[in-house]
Amino acid sequence: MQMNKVLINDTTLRDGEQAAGVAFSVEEKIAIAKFLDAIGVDEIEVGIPAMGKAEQEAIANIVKLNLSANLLGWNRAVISDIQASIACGLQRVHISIPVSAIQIAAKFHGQWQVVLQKLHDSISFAVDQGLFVSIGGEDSSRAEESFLLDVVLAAQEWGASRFRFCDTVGILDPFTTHAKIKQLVASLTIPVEMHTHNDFGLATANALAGIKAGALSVNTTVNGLGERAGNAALEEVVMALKHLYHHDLGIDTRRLLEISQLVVSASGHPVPPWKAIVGENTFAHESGIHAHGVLQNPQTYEPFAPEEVGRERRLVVGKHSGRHLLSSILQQHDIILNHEETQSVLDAVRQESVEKKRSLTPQELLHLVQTKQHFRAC
Ligand SMILES: CC(=O)SCCNC(=O)CCNC(=O)[C@H](O)C(C)(C)COP(=O)(O)OP(=O)(O)OC[C@H]1O[C@@H](n2cnc3c(N)ncnc32)[C@H](O)[C@@H]1OP(=O)(O)O
Ligand SMILES: O=C(O)CCC(=O)C(=O)O
Repeated sequence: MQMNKVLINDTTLRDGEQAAGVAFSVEEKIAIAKFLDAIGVDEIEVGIPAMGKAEQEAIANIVKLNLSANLLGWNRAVISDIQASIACGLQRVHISIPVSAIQIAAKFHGQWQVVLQKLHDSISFAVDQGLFVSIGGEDSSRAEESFLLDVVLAAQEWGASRFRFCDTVGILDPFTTHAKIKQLVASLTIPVEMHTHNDFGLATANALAGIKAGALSVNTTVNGLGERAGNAALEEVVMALKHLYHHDLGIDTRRLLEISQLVVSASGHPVPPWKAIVGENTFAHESGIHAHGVLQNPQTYEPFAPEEVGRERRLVVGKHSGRHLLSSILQQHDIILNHEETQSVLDAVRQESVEKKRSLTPQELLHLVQTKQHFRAC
């Protein structure tokens, strides 16, 4: 199936920063925006102008950079929020409104007419100001489907240019996502955007399911940073679209590791070694059978080449390693062992890895071989 061009609307600077304990400085926000733009991200949700002066200063400074990416400010359905976005120089606003019964009950005493009125007034105000208006259905995944459709059709009628479907608490699976988005896309003339959360580890899968069902843009965050368990990760969505759906978004993927590290440093939150695409272990091979395969042909245990995302392959010796890897590493140091010696070193590697609770550095391995040879000589 031919896929329409999908746009990335990255929200590291908005939902990413909403991760508990994360607070970017103005300089960090600017650096992240510049980097996202430099690697070819289409649109950046730069923040929430209603938050106050510092946020407005950061956003206004990003606007002044004249980046190629479109810039979007996040707003409640509140006119003063939109005025704050305008004051920052933004020409695109996102207006969010809760659409599920549970949210409307908690925030608007169940008065859905009030919700619709606020949405109407804020869209009309923004459209009158000549702004591009995206609207977001907060908690769309738990909304009653016919109510959700009524709200979005009304928003479309009032001048909204895009609808963001939010799986706010991450409760969808890819099959349900596909069904819901397919129906929505068929009922609307404006494009649908995916916003997925990772509470059950399905954010990227659900984003892809939405795209497959016809959504034309997707919210991502670098490293999947975001509220609670986070959002669909930029690096995962981009690489999955490229390799699983053969849909190249034109993003410079060789810099994905660099931007991941920038966000690690700005957020103060490291990614685990096994983090898809950018984690330290994504191209590290220790196990005997894997390393043997990789030494013959890296594609045996790698879905794509590490250089494609700015990483390098690592072969490390540890508890699970086998003879082929060990011999290959030692050969690089002009050490050739016979079968019996290799097995004896392997046994020692296993023991030392368990004691150290990690793989061994090349120096530790060489030291271990030297010690063994010394004992043999004695
Ligand atoms: C799912 C999401 O990620 S939504 C985005 C969440 N992000 C954030 O909350 C981060 C930024 N937020 C903020 O800085 C502040 O919450 C502000 C500036 C927006 C508002 O601050 P405060 O005035 O102190 O209000 P507070 O945050 O306690 O409560 C939220 C208010 O917004 C209202 N509200 C919530 N969502 C919406 C909405 N989409 N449209 C209109 N009003 C809304 C609530 O009903 C509540 O109104 P009330 O003060 O009249 O009772
Ligand atoms: O943009 C919106 O409408 C809400 C976005 C959001 O962060 C969410 O619903 O999780």
